[in-house]
Amino acid sequence: MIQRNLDGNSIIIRLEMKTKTINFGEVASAISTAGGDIVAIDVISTNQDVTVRDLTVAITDSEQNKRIIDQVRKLDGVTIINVSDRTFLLHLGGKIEITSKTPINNREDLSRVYTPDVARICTAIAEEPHKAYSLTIKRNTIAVVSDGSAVLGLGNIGPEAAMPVMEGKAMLFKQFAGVDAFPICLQTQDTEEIIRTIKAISPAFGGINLEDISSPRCFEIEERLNKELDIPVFHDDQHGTAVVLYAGLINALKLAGKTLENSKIVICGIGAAGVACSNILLSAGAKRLIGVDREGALVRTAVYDNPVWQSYAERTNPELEEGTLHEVLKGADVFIGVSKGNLLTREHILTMAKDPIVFAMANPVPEIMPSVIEDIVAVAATGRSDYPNQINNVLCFPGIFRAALDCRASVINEEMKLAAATAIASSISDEERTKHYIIPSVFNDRVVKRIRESVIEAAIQTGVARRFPRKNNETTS
Ligand SMILES: NC(=O)C1=CN([C@@H]2O[C@H](COP(=O)(O)OP(=O)(O)OC[C@H]3O[C@@H](n4cnc5c(N)ncnc54)[C@H](O)[C@@H]3O)[C@@H](O)[C@H]2O)C=CC1
Ligand SMILES: CC(=O)C(=O)O
Ligand SMILES: [Mg+2]
Repeated sequence: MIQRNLDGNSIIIRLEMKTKTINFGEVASAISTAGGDIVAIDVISTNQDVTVRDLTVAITDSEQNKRIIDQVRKLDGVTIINVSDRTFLLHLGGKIEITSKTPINNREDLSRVYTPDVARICTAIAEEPHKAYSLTIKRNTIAVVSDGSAVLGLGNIGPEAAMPVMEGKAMLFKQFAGVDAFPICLQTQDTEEIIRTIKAISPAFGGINLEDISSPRCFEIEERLNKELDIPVFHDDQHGTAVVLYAGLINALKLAGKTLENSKIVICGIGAAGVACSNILLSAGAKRLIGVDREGALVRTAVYDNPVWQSYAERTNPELEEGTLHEVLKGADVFIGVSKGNLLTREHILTMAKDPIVFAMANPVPEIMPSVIEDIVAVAATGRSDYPNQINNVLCFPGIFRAALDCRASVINEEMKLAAATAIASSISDEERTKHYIIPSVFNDRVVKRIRESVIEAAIQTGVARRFPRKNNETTS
């Protein structure tokens, strides 16, 4: 039997019943006794001896699921073949596919899309390489590249296991911004090999979105690729996260009546996301910022093997606070978690300053659940889709790449990131802003448009745009 990790509120049990030993009523009764509610029955196959059925059973939690399976397993003449849930079913065969823009119905079509006519297109591009933008998928296509080394908060789970996240990112690019994205997971975690591989595949793409590559390798990979390629390379976990975090914090501070300059901000997890979130806040004016990792607060009097941490410590923690996360959190106005789930309790949050802001952004399990602290904070946010105030890079990466592709930006620079953050924050008006609404929903279709306009403007102002799109997406060049 394949037993999978179950979530969602219904499961599908595929079972084989020996028809001479047991009847379906006994199975239904066992499920009902265990608290399950059968909402659909499908007969998959049947013969004189056995029947295979799929039973869809509504459940309330994973404990109940276990009880149901245990009850069914006890029945004589029943074998459970598989238990699945809606999430697993949705992933069967992957989540995306390639479709053609034009059908091939006859020999003439065939000659055009393929040989011999396609050769004229190839020759045109060979003579003028920039035509790859107009005559291939390059202008609307990016690669989402991971090495599987820091997948969500799951850690180094490898390239195959990273694929569902990268497919998901590709879906989000398409749905929210019309960008075609290829998930590419590499069988190497060697910095030089990753750089070489991405450079080698780059001709097909108008941009590279690096995803879930662990720190500190991610910093060098992104920096080198941005120098060596003429298309934008953007590490989403760094900059996508930082942009959305800053946008959310602008609104949360307003609500709590605090300022960035005066707030004591503790960031936990000084990896890819933590370093970039810190950088954007420092450049926006934060002064009292303290970074904390596994060993406690980063402080400039210490010596770190990781050069990124050394430089980080030089620029932060002006009062040289030392100690564990729980120690430095005392009196803090803002907590930003981009580390690991379940690091904090309600008691820890009670030691923070009055009206604290808690952004617990580790995925899939946040540093603390908002439900535990709802009544004692000014604002709580997570990276999850199932709570209000989702601070997640999904609000940024579709729109920022839409803009970068449309204006054919050579890079995504700091000005473009700040423009994206301001566009997101200003999507919520003063009247609309509440404790549960500091950041727009990803389903708010004005957000991508606002990001696109602001980011294109910033790209033009900073001289990195190589094309000048009109507002309605047409171009003048
Ligand atoms: N909400 C969002 O949009 C995003 C959330 N994240 C989440 O943030 C977390 C970190 O992601 P990355 O920065 O990409 O990974 P990373 O691997 O680059 O950095 C994680 C850092 O957290 C530190 N850490 C781990 N356990 C810790 C502990 N108990 N106490 C203090 N520090 C600890 C690690 O030492 C490391 O420096 C993940 O859970 C990820 O899902 C990351 C990107 C976006
Ligand atoms: C959201 C995201 O990119 C992450 O958790 O890694
Ligand atoms: Mg990520």
